[in-house]
Formats: sequence, C-alpha cells, structure tokens
Amino acid sequence: MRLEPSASSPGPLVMSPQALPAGTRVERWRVERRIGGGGNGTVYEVRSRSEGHSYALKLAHSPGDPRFQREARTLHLLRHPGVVRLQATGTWRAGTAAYPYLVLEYVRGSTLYDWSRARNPTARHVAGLLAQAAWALDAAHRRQVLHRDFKGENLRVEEHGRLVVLDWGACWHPRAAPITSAARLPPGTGPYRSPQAILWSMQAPRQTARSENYPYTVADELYAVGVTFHRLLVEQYPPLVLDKANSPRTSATLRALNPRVPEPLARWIEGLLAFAPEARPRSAGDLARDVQHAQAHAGPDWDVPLFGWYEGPATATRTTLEEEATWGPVAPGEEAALLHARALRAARVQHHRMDRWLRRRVFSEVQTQPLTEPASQPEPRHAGRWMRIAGGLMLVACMAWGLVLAGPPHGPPMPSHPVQQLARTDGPADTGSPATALPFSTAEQPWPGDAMSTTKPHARCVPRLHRYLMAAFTAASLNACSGTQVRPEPARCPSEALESMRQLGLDLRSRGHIQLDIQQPDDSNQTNYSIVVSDGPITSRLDGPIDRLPANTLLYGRIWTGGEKIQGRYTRVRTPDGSEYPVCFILGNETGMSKYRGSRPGHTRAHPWSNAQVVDHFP
Ligand SMILES: Nc1ncnc2c1ncn2[C@@H]1O[C@H](COP(=O)(O)OP(=O)(O)OP(=O)(O)O)[C@@H](O)[C@H]1O
Repeated sequence: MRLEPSASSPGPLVMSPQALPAGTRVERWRVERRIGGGGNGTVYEVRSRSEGHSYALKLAHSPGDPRFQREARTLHLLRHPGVVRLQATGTWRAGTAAYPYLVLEYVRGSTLYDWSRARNPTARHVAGLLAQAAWALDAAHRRQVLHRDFKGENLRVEEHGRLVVLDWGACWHPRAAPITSAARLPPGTGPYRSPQAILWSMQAPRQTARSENYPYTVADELYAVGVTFHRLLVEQYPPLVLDKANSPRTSATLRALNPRVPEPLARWIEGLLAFAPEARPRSAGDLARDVQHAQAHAGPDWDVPLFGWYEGPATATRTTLEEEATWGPVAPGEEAALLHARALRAARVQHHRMDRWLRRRVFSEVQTQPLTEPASQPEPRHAGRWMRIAGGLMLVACMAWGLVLAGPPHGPPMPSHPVQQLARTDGPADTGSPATALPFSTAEQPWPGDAMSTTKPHARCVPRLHRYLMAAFTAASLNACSGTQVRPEPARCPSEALESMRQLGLDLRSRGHIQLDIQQPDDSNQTNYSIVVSDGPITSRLDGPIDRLPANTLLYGRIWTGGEKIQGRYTRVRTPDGSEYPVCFILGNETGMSKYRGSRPGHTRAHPWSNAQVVDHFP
C-alpha cells in the first residue's frame, strides 16, 4: 500500500504486512517490534491503546487468507493453559487488500528447541514439558480438533516452564472449511509426518480416482510429538521407517546417541514413533498420565542435565552483522523488499545478541562420553562439592592459624550464623561427608541474573582473621562462603504489587490451595506421593479462588530449597483471561513449606499441593 506522505515522512512509503515498522497502527494496536515470520504470517509484539499489555499480532501475508479464520474459530473452541489464547481478530486494510490478523496472548520465552539449547534441561524438565504438550493436545482432541503441525517451532516455553502450543492455522475440526485440495496431504512439516502419511502420499498420484484427503488422525499427531521430543533429546530427527519389518529399536538408538536419557523416557519416544498407529499411545491424555506417573517415581538420574556445556568463541560479532545491513536511500519500487530485509537483519542481530549470552551445549561430548559418575551425583555438583570441601578445610585451617596469630578476640562476640542451623545432616548423600561438619551448606546457588533473587552473599565466615591470611585464602573462603545462602533476604512488597492486590480485593494473609508446580503431576491420591523441586523459577496454579482471584490463576515465582523448609515467593499472577498483576505471595506460611524426608540438596521432595498466602512483606 502507498501511504500519502505526512509532514514527518520524506516520501511515499510502501507498507508490507511482513515488515511493519515499530509505531505502525493496526486498528487499535500499536506495533512494538517484529517477532518473526512463517510461511503464512508475520508476528508482531503489539500493545493496545487502552491497556498497557503486550500481545502478539499475527498478520496474514495474503489478503483474505482462510487459515486465519480457521485458526480463530479453533482458538474460540479451545480454552486451555497449554493453548495460546485468542484476544481479538481484525483486518488490516492496505489499499484494496484486506489482510486478516489475530491478536493472541503474548507468550514470553522461546521456542522449545531454543529453550532447550539455552537451558540444558534434565529429563525431568523434558518429561514435564512432554506431559504439558500432551495435555494441551488432549484438550484439543476432546473437542475434535487436530493441530496437524505439531513441532518444536510451534511450541513456546515460558521462563517459568509453562508450555504453550501455537500456530493452529493448519488445524482440522469437523466444521472447518478444507484448505487442501483433494488427494493431497494436509499442511504440515516434512520430518513430522507419520509413515502412514508418507506412504499415502507416495500412492496418491497413482490413485487418480481418489478424491478424499489423507485421513489425519490422533495417531499422526502423536507421531509428530515423538519426532519433536526425539529431536529435543538427541538433536536429530528419527529415521523414517516405511515398513513394519524394519522398525528399529528407537529407544536403544536414542540412548546410544544420548546415554543421559532415562530408559522410560526413551521408551515413550519409541512408542510414539511406532510404525503401527495402534502401537502408539491410545490418546494424548493416556500419554500425559503415564509420563506424570513415571515422573513422580523417577530417580536422581532424571535430574542430570541432558547435555554437556561448551563456551565457544563467537563466529561473528554484533558489529559485523550490523555493518552488513544495507542502510541509506531506497530506490523507488524497492521499499518493501528493503524494509523486509532490514527487519530480517534486525531480527538476526537481536538473535545473535542473545546467542552470545547463552552457553552452548555440546552434544558430541554426550555421545562420546557416557556418564560414568554415579547417577545420584551429577558431575557438576559432585565437582562443586569437593571444591567446597577443599576450600572449607583450608578455611578452617586458616581460621585456626589466624586466631593463633591474632590472639584472643576483641569486641562483641560474632552471632552464630543461621547457616549453621540450616546445614543439612539428614540426606543420605551428606551422611558421613566432611561437608556436614563444616560451617557451610552445600545448597545450590540461586540462579544468577534472576530478577527475583534478593539474596546477597553477605555472610561473614571468619570473625577475625589476619589480613594477609585473608588475602591468601580469599579464593578458598569465597568458595566456602558462596554456598551459605539458603533463604532470601526479607524484602518489602513493592507498592505497585500492594496496589494491584488492593484492586483485586486480596486481604492480607488470605490463603489459597495451589498445585505447586504445573509441570509436574498433581495426583495426590497415590500413597507416598511426592514431586521433586529444585531452586529456581516455579509456576504454581491456584486450585480455588482467593478473593477476586479466580481458580486456575497461574502464580509465577521462585523457590529456595536450601533450608529446613522450602521457601517460595510469588511476584506475578496471570488470571485465566490472560491479565497479569504484580503481587506478593509466599509459599506455605511464614516458615515456608515442609520437605519430605529423604530430600537431598538439589533433589528436594515435596507434596504436589500446598498453599499460597498474601503478604505485605517477604519474611
Ligand atoms: N503468541 C505468541 N507469542 C509470542 N511469540 C509468538 C506467538 N505466536 C508466534 N510467535 C512467534 O513468532 C514467530 C513466527 O511465528 P509463526 O507461527 O508465524 O511462524 P513459524 O511457526 O515460524 O512458521 P510457520 O507458520 O510457517 O510454521 C515464531 O518465532 C513464534 O514463536
């Protein structure tokens, strides 16, 4: 579309739906940035004029694209935390052309494969995501909706672990208008197609009388789930098997490629990729239940990161990438193409910026170096423990030496540090370990850079020590002291959170029953039922309403597991209609939430259900 020049624009500007600049108005939405684009549409982060929230606006590349209407109808049918929520629909007019658009909940985080590359997840994390994906598909299948383009690129994982299935444009449901011509495969992505679909397409051209489309079923969808998680676990697609007789033992090859994949997880992938549709799980719900059941009884080998880490030199710099961009005057008729190229370049630069800050996984290490350490003691933690023990022993020695040199202490006595009361003595991994005798805990460090971390390494380990000895042993003492933070510092609830809680009618100390971790099973009817949690972000779910906060509100926060009890703080909630509010909630009560016996550092067992309480300060 050619827009009339305005006072601020030097000449006519061609607007392409694939490259709307920041600030463009699309009806009541203002474009903030371009997120990315696919074959049929480009997605922008937008804000509405009235509210401050961000949304994702997906704008069609072709005027009147029927996929958009189909996607909108489907999303109207589906209301599930694992399915992206539809906020509004509309049409962007450019000249005589009308491009449909959808305004969707803006799902922060990254696509499944990017998330895995950045986080190096454990088998427990992956199983949690597999169960979430299966529940989302189950909700759709119950409504007779098939996604038909399930793949890692169409799944986004939020920082706190919620998985959301996006891109329902290729879906099928009984009342959806066909978008594929007869005797053709439905839209989808090559490597995710089931053997039956491939065989069908190979035979279709010869069957000229054939007029029906491929009968895509739940079994095809489950095959795509298998391909997605196969790729996640071993970074390659499974071999395509077109004949039952040659079916490989996928679980064996998968574990040969990555020995850190626990046997049950490998067997599910094998089941999902079975040649015969009837050998795959009967439904997505069955799969989700099985995964959650196994997850609840999983051992410590499920808590080992699935890949090694490698910090490699960057192959290009941001500056070189930026220099490549073509700036300068635009020749008439090339505006749209150039704007598009610039937007793509900007996206690449942004991606590269992110990339440089992400540690990269080395998959080859996993293939060539099967795990040799005992499963209960993952490599990094194991090494970290001995470093701390060595540091601690040096520290004790230097304390003794320092006291000898310094003579009797002056001034007020040093208060006993809470860490000493909180040091673990119960876990089997600690029993008899020199670490338990030392004045520091082996608890994991809070995640660096996490905005919620209020923890400050302030503990003083040595009351009086000769200065030069302090300097000489700084490295050892830092190492020893750095493990001492087992709970965050007390903090006031920010005023905007107090205000939003007032607006939500939340009374101080109001409590609600919560599912502790939405990524893990919640079936507490089983005996000895527990889930495993570790330090870091967590998403919990409100089971019933608290004041005006409805059931199924998601609570975003983080937990600390280093103390006698689990400490948790929630600072943001998202209601089922997608609205977000800052809040201050604590997990359990002022003292935290109890752990189950047998918990160890980094492997804390807890009941899947607890309470969250409204507070005006974090204790
Ligand atoms: N609701 C959303 N919130 C945040 N990001 C989104 C949302 N929907 C899509 N995206 C992101 O926008 C980008 C483009 O998405 P889109 O679905 O158009 O393309 P695609 O999945 O890459 O391609 P295709 O549609 O051809 O499969 C992707 O990075 C996707 O993760």
